[in-house]
Amino acid sequence: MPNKLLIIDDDVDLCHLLSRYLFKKGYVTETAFSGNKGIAKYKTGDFDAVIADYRLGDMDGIQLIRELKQINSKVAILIITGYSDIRPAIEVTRLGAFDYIPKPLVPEEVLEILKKMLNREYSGEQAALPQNEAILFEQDYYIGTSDATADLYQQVNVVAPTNYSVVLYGESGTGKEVIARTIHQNSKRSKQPFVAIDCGTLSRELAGSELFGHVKGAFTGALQDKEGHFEMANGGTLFLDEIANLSSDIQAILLRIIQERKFKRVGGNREIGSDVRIIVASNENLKAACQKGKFREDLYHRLNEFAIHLPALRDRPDEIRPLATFFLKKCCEESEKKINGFSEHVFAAFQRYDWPGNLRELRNAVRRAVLLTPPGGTITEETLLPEIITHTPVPDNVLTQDPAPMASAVSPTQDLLKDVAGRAEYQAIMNVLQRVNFNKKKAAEMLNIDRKTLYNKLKQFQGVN
Ligand SMILES: Nc1ncnc2c1ncn2[C@@H]1O[C@H](COP(=O)(O)OP(=O)(O)OP(=O)(O)O)[C@@H](O)[C@H]1O
Repeated sequence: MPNKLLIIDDDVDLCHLLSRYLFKKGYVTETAFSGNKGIAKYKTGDFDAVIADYRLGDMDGIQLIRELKQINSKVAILIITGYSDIRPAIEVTRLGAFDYIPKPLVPEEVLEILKKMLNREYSGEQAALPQNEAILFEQDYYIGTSDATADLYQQVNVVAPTNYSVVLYGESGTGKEVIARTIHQNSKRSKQPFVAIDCGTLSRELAGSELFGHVKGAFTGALQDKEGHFEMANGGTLFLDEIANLSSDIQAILLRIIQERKFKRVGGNREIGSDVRIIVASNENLKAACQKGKFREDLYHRLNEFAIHLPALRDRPDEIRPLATFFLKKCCEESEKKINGFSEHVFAAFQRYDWPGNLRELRNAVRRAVLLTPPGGTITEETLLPEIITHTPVPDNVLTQDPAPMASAVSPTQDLLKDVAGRAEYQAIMNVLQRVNFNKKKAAEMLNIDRKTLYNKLKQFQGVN
């Protein structure tokens, strides 16, 4: 049976183009041109996945994900974003979107991510790794050599063999789930399941049933008994991502389970024993959440037997290059394509950029660059998103600078204007280049400039940044 997809985009042309492309690739597609129409359609059809634009006329991607999750907590969603929406897009992966794809769209990229999403039988949470996948585990992730990483893995090695609960702190995409899996793999529980659930995507009504299961008839729609994540993880490790999002009643049940090592399914009377190691992650400080009354202090102390802070990618700049090379190798294997490596300009841009989406964003940037680079070629700046190329780091001294000399200096303002104009020009050139698949001759024709001018402008821009 072909997979059935719902494409939601208020850009009718793009919706049709994508629909036709995916239809040719063997999918059944339906389209909707607004968020509300998409939601209505989703209710009536049995869709395997949704591809939606982040900006819809009547709502944004965050609202769309929330509403689709209310209908089906396991909905598989891929979000398309404009480049200025990358930061909110990073947010949507935390809310439960499988991934985001930046515009301009590269159809092969959509197809590749879509296949991954469907192959994984995406279920709104990460299922336990199959046993044979566990053997590949070591090669699947990069273990760095910087001081920050050495320190991180030293902590992992210390805590993994124990039964301690662990709190992982770190920005989105820093690898909290990867570290949770690593702890599990290196514990006595490694042959038992690792079950991950993102508490940020659980609706208030369904959280209890998802975590603890329910019995038939417990509430409207509970048509049969259902196992919750605690039962699935029995004997193994349960990873609760974005723990601070759990409501106070669920926090109270969680505390009781940790204390008594047993629980009941929603609506059930039978007590079920629970032998689960709990690892949680949060990108807000749980102690501060306790002080704000958002998180139970007694639960915090139970969970906080060991805390690990994952550094942001921008704080370990010496690992950007080896990580990019690691992702390049992985992407080439996946797409069965040979690429020679990165140009030094690309590494320089990677080094300047601040990577708000951390490792996930770097992996996505490399994957896109691989798709846009011809086989046997070298990855150049033209394959990067403008945001990465144009990013100008804020100098450390800006905030501490004396305001008087700042105000009286003329050149910073002039430079800024020059930069804005330069960026707009560069953006226009990039858009055309992408449209013509980086054929510079055609791009120059479309821009009505000669080829030499185009080369000079690209070079000049590289110099400015
Ligand atoms: N050490 C690593 N080597 C290679 N890839 C990694 C590593 N750590 C993380 N990644 C990749 O980065 C992406 C984000 O990782 P992960 O989901 O663990 O981050 P996270 O901090 O849990 O993110 P979020 O807070 O958004 O849930 C994943 O695609 C993962 O495969």
